[in-house]
Amino acid sequence: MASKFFLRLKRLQVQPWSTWNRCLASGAMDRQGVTGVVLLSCGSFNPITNMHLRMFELARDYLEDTGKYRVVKGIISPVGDGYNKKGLIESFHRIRMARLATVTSDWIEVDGWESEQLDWVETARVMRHHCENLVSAEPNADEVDTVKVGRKRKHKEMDSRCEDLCSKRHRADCPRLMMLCGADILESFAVPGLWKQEDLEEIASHGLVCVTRSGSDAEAFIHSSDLLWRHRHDIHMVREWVANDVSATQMRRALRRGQSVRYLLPDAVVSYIRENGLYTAESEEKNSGVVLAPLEKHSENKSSPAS
Ligand SMILES: Nc1ncnc2c1ncn2[C@@H]1O[C@H](COP(=O)(O)OP(=O)(O)OP(=O)(O)O)[C@@H](O)[C@H]1O
Ligand SMILES: NC(=O)c1ccc[n+]([C@@H]2O[C@H](COP(=O)(O)O)[C@@H](O)[C@H]2O)c1
Ligand SMILES: [Zn+2]
Repeated sequence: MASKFFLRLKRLQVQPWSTWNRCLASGAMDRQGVTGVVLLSCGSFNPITNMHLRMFELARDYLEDTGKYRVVKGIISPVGDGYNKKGLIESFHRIRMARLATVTSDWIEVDGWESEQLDWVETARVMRHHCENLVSAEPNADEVDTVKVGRKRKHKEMDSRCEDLCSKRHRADCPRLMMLCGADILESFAVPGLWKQEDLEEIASHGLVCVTRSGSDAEAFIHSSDLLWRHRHDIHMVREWVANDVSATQMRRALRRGQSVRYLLPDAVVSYIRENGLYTAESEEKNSGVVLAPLEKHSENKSSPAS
């Protein structure tokens, strides 16, 4: 039974004693009203910047300071090449840079599942995948009663919404998965054809942690959106007091102009970019004129954006 548990941890590349101890602790602390949380951030990470890493630290400090949450893990999920965003270099390189950037973190990891899929995957589906991983990696999974096993099997069989399973039934003994993003992503919810209404409902019901970003007014946006307003208690706004407007777009611009990006990206990432000759005028033209995958995929879907 114990070996099965460790095999499962190994498959998930989870560190048993660092991460799961925190997770188990959060389970124990649940009786005191503390919920374990796993933060998932989806994006291009083209390339990963110090601000992406800061976003995780800010979110953990914020959530834990409430006294209600214990953040047990952070997951970076770089988008697949099929996203078709202009200037998006191969996920092989983006994943390797993200792994180099997180070597020094004992709680943030990089997950390649999303980028390994043949086509671009909706963020709600990525959340569902990680939610399933969390449920099946429960430390006491072998000891659950048959009702729970039945529920789990049902969940495995259905390719449908999982907010019930993850945010209600399992909250006591399974960490809660929350999406971590910058305010610009929240605002993108209103772009026609970009997000499906039901996906936004699903993401918001998991819980969202949103870090402020200059140029975006997330609070005003939540106020203006009926959908987000309904979920306002599950949306955590994290104020970044040390303003840091680093963006990957600015990094790519500086790199193709031969300017230094040192201290804005982790040193190991700067070296990797230099060694592999990444981010050139040519790579920035990649996918030029190609429609972004979600717009393409949802073009015939008439569902309205967050309103
Ligand atoms: N400076 C920042 N402040 C707050 N959030 C950020 C910041 N930079 C990136 N993020 C967030 O990190 C996640 C991944 O973002 P992404 O990979 O698109 O980086 P980016 O810097 O916005 O890149 P690009 O300029 O290519 O769009 C998103 O949720 C984004 O909002
Ligand atoms: N409908 C959707 O699920 C949807 C739409 C647009 C972007 N996204 C995701 O948001 C992230 C945005 O990243 P960028 O800001 O780098 O474009 C990506 O991970 C992308 O897959 C999801
Ligand atoms: Zn972005």
